Amino acid sequence: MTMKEKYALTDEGVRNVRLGAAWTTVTNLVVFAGVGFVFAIMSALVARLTGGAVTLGPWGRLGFDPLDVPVLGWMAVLAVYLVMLFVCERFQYYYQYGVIYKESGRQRIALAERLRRLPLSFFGRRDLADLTETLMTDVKTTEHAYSHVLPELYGAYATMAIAFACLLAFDWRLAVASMWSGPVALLLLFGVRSRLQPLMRKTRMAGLKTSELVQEALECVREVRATNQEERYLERVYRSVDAAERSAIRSELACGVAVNGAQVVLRLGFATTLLVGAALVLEGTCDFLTLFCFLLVVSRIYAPFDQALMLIAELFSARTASARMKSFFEEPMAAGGAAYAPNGHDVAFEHVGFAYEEGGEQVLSDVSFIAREGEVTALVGPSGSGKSTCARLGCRLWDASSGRVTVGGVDVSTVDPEVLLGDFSVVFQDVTLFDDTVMENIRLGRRGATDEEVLAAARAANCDEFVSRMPDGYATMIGENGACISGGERQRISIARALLKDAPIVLLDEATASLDVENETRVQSALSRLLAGKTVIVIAHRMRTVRAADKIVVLEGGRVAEQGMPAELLAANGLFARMVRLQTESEGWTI
Ligand SMILES: Nc1ncnc2c1ncn2[C@@H]1O[C@H](COP(=O)(O)OP(=O)(O)OP(=O)(O)O)[C@@H](O)[C@H]1O
Repeated sequence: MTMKEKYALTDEGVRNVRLGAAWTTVTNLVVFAGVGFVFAIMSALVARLTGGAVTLGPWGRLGFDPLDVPVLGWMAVLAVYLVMLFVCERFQYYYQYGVIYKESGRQRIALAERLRRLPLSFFGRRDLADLTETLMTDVKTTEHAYSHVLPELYGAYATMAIAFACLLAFDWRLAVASMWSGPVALLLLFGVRSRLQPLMRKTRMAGLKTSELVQEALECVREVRATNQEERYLERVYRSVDAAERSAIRSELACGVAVNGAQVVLRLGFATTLLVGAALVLEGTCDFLTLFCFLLVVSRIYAPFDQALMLIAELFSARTASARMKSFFEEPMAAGGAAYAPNGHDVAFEHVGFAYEEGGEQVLSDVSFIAREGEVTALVGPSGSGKSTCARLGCRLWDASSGRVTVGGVDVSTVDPEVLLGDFSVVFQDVTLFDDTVMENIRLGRRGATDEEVLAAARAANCDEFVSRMPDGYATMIGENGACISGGERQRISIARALLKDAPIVLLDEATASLDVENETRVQSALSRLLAGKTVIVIAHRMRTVRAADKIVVLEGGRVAEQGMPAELLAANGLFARMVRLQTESEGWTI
């Protein structure tokens, strides 16, 4: 697998990790060069103090006595060395830490862009907490791995290889005695990886489950309190936290044992250098200063590797995170081209079948009807009969499993969902509001609309009445998902958005359900302005709302039970007539 695939990096990210590793290697080598200076002075000193009994070691072979260099000369060398070290560390820092935030920024944007284009079926399968964790925690985990682990690790590999080659030139026996432990420590760690990764994945999933539970508790706090379920809910959260803690301890212990084991093996290299070196010195085949040089280098060379070993465990867990991120990119996107030239805006369902999950329960079967331009088509039927599902397929929030949905004769599955949605104004049952001002929440209907246009739409949707009671009018922040706004007010904001968009096809899902009678009348008049001349599909339970429709499609169990004009259906005395009768009776009820 390439680095790009393994760590879900972009091309630029791979380039930066490589540069980071290169500068880490150069910095490590410059640091070793410092050890070389110490060795040079020390060896010359020992040679002088022992009256030449101990030779100059490798320097001697080069015929160079470092103590012959004047102090000022050494000071100059030191100054140049410090400048070199500074420059190397600056580049290492830049490529290791500086550019990485751009990479994780790019990743977050790529993920968000992907999410935007994924079909809604994907969101049905993935939990919200799970998606948030990937966008936030997984990106952060990989960000840390890219900055702190990858360049360090690859830099350590390269440094060890270069150092080994240099040491081989000095004395191959001591080189082998000192460097064997690096690859063995690595092999050990990678050998246990297949055991560590499942533990890490389990810990990740346990943590995720806890976040899901906490998020659910926060989202459902009203229901939990209303049903007196706090203790039961907390009990579940505690159990989940305990399980996550146990899993984390197990995984940390396993990692700790593996990493410390590898570090101990790495340090054995120092002992073998000393033992082999002592034997060679006593045997007379190696001089003392060469051994001293090896011991100095070995004491330094393990430092970056030691650090890398500690971080490898993090790399293993980053692989889990990058695999989760990669899974986003492997999801098939909602296909479709930008070319879209419908002939009018009739919305036609042709033998449409649909299930929310592949192989799952069939929610719609052989549904065929046409919602004509300039007419109001009402979808009615018992709860769960598939009315909202039809509306979702109409604007391609989901794709039909069989049959096809067309707009103006164009199969919607061939059109880019964003382009298609440009032709739809949608007012859903559950209105989503953003933590922004009322004005901006309405402007969502049409980006770029002027304040005057927004205000006109708001007035037409009867928003003025409640907005004028707000402290800053249309500039009032409405809190997360409009926490301080009532159901009816939310719907009016949603209708204002639809009015502002003024698209040729309008989908109204229970649009006036949360309104009192007075407001409903006002909103209905606003709606009639919105609906004039458009293709309108209304979903409503209340027969009063649909009495004025041009056509009624009655769904039952995901099939079209009957369709036609209201008067025809009443005369046919079928399901629609029964629903009308039942509602008329219930309207007469008193408590
Ligand atoms: N996102 C979803 N994932 C899986 N099943 C779903 C989903 N949304 C709806 N369903 C199922 O599809 C069926 C039809 O639901 P739909 O919301 O279309 O019915 P409806 O007629 O609009 O109901 P209501 O009048 O109660 O809103 C139901 O059995 C419902 O449980």
